[in-house]
Amino acid sequence: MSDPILTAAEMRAAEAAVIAAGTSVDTLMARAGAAVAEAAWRFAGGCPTLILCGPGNNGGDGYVAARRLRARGVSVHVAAWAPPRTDAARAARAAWDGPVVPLEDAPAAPLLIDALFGTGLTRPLDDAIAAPLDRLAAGAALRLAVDLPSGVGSDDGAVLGPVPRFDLTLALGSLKPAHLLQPAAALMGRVAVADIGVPAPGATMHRIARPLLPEPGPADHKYSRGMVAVVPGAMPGAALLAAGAAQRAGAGYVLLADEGAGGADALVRRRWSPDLLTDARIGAIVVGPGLGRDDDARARLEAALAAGRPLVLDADALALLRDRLPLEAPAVLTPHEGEFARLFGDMPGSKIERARAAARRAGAVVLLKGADSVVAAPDSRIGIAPPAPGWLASAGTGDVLAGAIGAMLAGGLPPFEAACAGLWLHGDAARRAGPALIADDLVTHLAAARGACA
Ligand SMILES: NC(=O)C1=CN([C@@H]2O[C@H](COP(=O)(O)OP(=O)(O)OC[C@H]3O[C@@H](n4cnc5c(N)ncnc54)[C@H](O)[C@@H]3O)[C@@H](O)[C@H]2O)[C@@H](O)CC1
Ligand SMILES: [K+]
Repeated sequence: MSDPILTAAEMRAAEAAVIAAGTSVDTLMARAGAAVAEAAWRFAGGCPTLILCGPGNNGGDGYVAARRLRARGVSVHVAAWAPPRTDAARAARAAWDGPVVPLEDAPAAPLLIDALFGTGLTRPLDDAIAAPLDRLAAGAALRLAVDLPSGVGSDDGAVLGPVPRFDLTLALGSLKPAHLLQPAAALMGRVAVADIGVPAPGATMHRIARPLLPEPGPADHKYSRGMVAVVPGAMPGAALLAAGAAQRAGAGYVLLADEGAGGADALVRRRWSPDLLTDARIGAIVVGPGLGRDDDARARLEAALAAGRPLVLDADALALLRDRLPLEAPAVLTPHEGEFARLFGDMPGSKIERARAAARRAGAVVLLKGADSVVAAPDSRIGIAPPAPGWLASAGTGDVLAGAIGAMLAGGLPPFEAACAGLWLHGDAARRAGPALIADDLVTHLAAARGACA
């Protein structure tokens, strides 16, 4: 885990703590505006710039940036939608001695900096704001958003009306959920975080970073590296993918509880019996990929639940789990949106809030998959994955994820950390596999992804 993610309210509280400790809002705004100017300078090389300023502190950052850029010799125009309404923004406006034109009169420039609204946005943009923003974005060669593109919901990643695409978004102080949640995240271009001296010590949400995983040492043997048991069912290919992924993600011993053919020679295959799962050396059981939903599938799931070992529950297992929550064994559930809705019903709130509520109800870690996968623990911790390649949207990639998480659990990580680590490995393997990947390629590339975690 590395970069904290704060809601708008948490950001305000972090800001208030810094202010209470003696730093003024004006100082924070000066740092934010300087960071915007520096990013614009590096990103656009001092080309003519138009800065759009809103009425709040986001606009205040824009006025500071205008002054800083002009001091570097950049041709800067400023357009405002409304006069500043906070003391700090008023002071920043007063310190800008160039002209300020109304938003609708602004001429386009090669670099557009959007400092209209940040975390204080409370409703969709009026057409009187959205239309000029759209026109000026279309007339620019490069677009930079201050903190957030104006018009996105900071806490839930919603896009409240038409919002142009940006090339760079400079998050101020900390990431906000919208920097990672869709559909907002797709509009932001590259996301960078500016340190403005507002720490977030108690953050419960983080962007998932490359995990640090131990290399096998001289005392290790196949069982100490982690034994994963994969429980197959009606569709053997899915279980094979999960088993292969567990192997390539670094498990020392992978048992596929089925006598059939296929898989690597190193995969141990045994005829299914519930007794297979009582082996005390098993560090994780993966059940669900290709399981089916008939009585036999249900019996296999029950055997897995009864084994008392850490579990990864995916796919068909999730369809059979409704009456079995909360779970007793440590577990990671990996639903996509459809499986999530079937298991937990129609929950209100953002993806983060839904995953959190589901984790509490399940008494287990819930990894809600998608282009913006969210991992939630029952104790409210949240991990959000960095954007993963869209090529992952193909058959079998979820089975690979389940297997990778199984390897992490068997390697000794607790469920939340295992889910985050498995998700990171999965995304990294996808980046390595490249365009038009298939799930089998992911399995192959997991080994290099795992190697990058030492
Ligand atoms: N949190 C921090 O530590 C810091 C925050 N700063 C900046 O301050 C921003 C937050 O400032 P504010 O809380 O003043 O909020 P904003 O500047 O995002 O906007 C709030 C203002 O916009 C109005 N408004 C909201 N939605 C609107 C809509 N759809 N149409 C028209 N008007 C609307 C509100 O009534 C209010 O006047 C951050 O995004 C960041 O850019 C920086 O200045 C410095 C440090
Ligand atoms: K903005």
